[in-house]
Amino acid sequence: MEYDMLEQILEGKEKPTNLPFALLQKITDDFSEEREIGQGGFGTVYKGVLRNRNVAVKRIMNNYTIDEKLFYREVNSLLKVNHKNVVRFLGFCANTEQAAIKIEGKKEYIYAEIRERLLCFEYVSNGNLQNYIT
Ligand SMILES: Nc1ncnc2c1ncn2[C@@H]1O[C@H](COP(=O)(O)OP(=O)(O)OP(=O)(O)O)[C@@H](O)[C@H]1O
Repeated sequence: MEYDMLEQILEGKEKPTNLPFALLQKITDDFSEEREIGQGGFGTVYKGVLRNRNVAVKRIMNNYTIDEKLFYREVNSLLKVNHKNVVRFLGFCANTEQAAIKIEGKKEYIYAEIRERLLCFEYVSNGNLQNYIT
């Protein structure tokens, strides 16, 4: 079952790692509005639903200004952090696809790069989040 890898990380049996884009897409119901739990400076946070637990999926705003160096620097420091007061980092996803786009009246296709950069954390409900910061 594809949820297994994320559940194993949540249970602490596996270390945070790169996660398949398809998995994050599936557990957030394709990043649906109903699953939105917040907006941050760098993107939108969605609730990801596993079999009996939830996770938070942060989708970095999708445009060409995504700073690759900054993203990997953040992933790097998140991978190193392991502190009980910090919301646990579960994994990341860096997915780049080429989309072929047909332009009216032109013979050739043009190719657009679609970059997805995501971070996954353990889900903290509002009540708990309050406890973390007070
Ligand atoms: N792990 C989580 N569990 C549950 N909700 C979360 C979690 N992380 C973020 N959220 C929700 O999403 C909102 C935005 O979070 P996010 O970290 O993106 O924003 P931020 O605190 O403004 O930070 P930044 O400026 O770095 O983007 C939060 O206010 C919270 O409601």
